[in-house]
Amino acid sequence: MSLLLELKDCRLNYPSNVKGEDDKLALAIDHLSIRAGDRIALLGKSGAGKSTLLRHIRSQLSDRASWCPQDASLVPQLKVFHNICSGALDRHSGFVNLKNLLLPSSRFKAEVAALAEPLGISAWLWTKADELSGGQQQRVAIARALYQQKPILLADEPVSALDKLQGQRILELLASRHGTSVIAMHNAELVLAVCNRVIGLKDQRILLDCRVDQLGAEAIRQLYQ
Ligand SMILES: Nc1ncnc2c1ncn2[C@@H]1O[C@H](COP(=O)(O)OP(=O)(O)OP(=O)(O)O)[C@@H](O)[C@H]1O
Repeated sequence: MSLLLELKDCRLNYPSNVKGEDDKLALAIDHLSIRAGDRIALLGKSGAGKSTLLRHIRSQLSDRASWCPQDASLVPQLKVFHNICSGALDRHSGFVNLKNLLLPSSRFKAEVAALAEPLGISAWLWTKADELSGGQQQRVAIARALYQQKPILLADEPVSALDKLQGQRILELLASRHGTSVIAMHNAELVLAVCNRVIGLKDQRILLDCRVDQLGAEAIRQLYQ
């Protein structure tokens, strides 16, 4: 399978907020490669570096990757429909985007309606985003990611506000629409069910990188110890 990204001796830092102090290491990667067809579950305790790694991968693959951030990051004053459409801004001219904001065409309405239906958000398309619950906002963010129509999905806790069954269904939907994905989640059981590879982060390093069918319970336990 073709190589999409290779990271070697990569250190991801944040500037220290203490004046004169060195940058703070968030994640050190000796070697990491991502190939087309990888469905990667990114695991690790809170603060292990999952979001940092996802953001870095995104910076390297931005034009080929759909992005679903940890907070839904919707525009609160805009209707759900327009928040979903914002996923496709780069596919259209400024004129088409402006027209779509003021007078959406039936084509855009049909495309967004088709995305909204399996996510259970059809009833809120013309509601302002800040009038939705957290779980509804999360599903809008997922629709926006799907509307980006990129071959790779990068998602940070995409179903954390949903119940188990709904989360499972939506993860399956996301996986079915992207050939390659990297999904960071705290719920290992849920994400492993749709992935073929697992990367585990601990103490600012990659502790684990293997196929899901080779993953043992002990390896998972060590990750969260
Ligand atoms: N903007 C920032 N400035 C400074 N340090 C940061 C910043 N963002 C993250 N960090 C630090 O980098 C490390 C990794 O953070 P990151 O958000 O990547 O972890 P995570 O595994 O995604 O955590 P969570 O599961 O809680 O979302 C943490 O120690 C965190 O404090």
